[in-house]
Amino acid sequence: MKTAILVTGGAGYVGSHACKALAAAGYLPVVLDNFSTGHADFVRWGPQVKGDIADSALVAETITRHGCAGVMHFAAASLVGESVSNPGLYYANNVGGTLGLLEGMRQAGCRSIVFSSTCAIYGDPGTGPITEATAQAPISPYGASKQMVERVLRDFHTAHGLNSICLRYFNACGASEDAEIGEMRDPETHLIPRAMMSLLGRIRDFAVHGSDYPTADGTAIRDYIHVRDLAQAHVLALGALFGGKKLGAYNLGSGRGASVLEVLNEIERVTGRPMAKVSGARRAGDPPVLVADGALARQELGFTTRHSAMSRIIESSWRWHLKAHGAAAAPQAALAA
Ligand SMILES: O=c1ccn([C@@H]2O[C@H](COP(=O)(O)OP(=O)(O)O[C@H]3O[C@H](CO)[C@H](O)[C@H](O)[C@H]3O)[C@@H](O)[C@H]2O)c(=O)[nH]1
Repeated sequence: MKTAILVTGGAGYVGSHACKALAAAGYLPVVLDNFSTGHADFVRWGPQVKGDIADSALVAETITRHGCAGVMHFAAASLVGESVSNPGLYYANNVGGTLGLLEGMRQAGCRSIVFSSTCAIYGDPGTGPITEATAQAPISPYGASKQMVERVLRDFHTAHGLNSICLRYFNACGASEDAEIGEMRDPETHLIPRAMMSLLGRIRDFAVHGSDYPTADGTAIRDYIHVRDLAQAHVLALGALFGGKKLGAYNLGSGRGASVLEVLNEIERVTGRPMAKVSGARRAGDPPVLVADGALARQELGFTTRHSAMSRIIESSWRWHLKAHGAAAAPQAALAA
């Protein structure tokens, strides 16, 4: 019989890719999702339960019914800008909701969790590669909420013997090779999907957020990691917990920075379509440079990126967007008129 794993937020972007990777590794992913932002048709590799992570009784019952040996926890509100305007939502969902989940795990006797954390816990740490020891100073309620959960997990380890690994993602992007699942949000705020939606005539207001950063071309630099690599890191982290690891926190990035203009140039090359690179104002809360030092995940989890070359990210993402939006697309030129 396959080992069942509870996947909160398994109907979302990273969560659904983790389910696909879990299934490929021989596990049975059991999705718990309230479908506030997730998609029912992204749940393809195991059963789904509709409900909230804050509902400890439901969590305990689901873990017990399916015999879940561990948890991957993705369910969260995850937009930096929205967290600044609506912090209560972020602390309630991300911190309060997680407390409900952990209580349910305790009731059911489940002791292993892989937590979806973020590089936003570091705030604006300067231009060098970010290690796990880099000082944490989140500048958004989103980052602060994730940092708080990391602290909660350490305290639950001390008090209750709960074992956890926190995975601090840099910029998740790309889609499954078969274009089965990919990025689909409403509203969409992320660079690559917005650029592609603009090419497909789905949005009219695409702009480069800031061209006056202290970088070589003036645009912000990020570390883009393919969602398939992220998903694989979760499977490795789960295996480490099952192998006896008790606590850990790892940066997950490609270790390479790309500026907004470099990403847009690659999109033009892959799609063969010119982008209108309109310059806009900086977006509040965006630091100039965020690039991971991935050495610790490599040493301790055996994690290396295999799909995170920018060309592969853009190719897979474009296939997904053509499938998701292409048929209904209006030519960009018509919209510009
Ligand atoms: O239409 C757009 C959208 C984005 N950008 C720029 O592109 C870069 C990447 O932006 P994304 O929105 O794609 O990603 P973020 O770096 O803002 O977000 C990522 O990093 C955050 C922490 O900083 C959180 O972890 C978040 O969940 C994660 O997606 C930024 O410089 C942004 O300003 C544009 O120029 N135009």
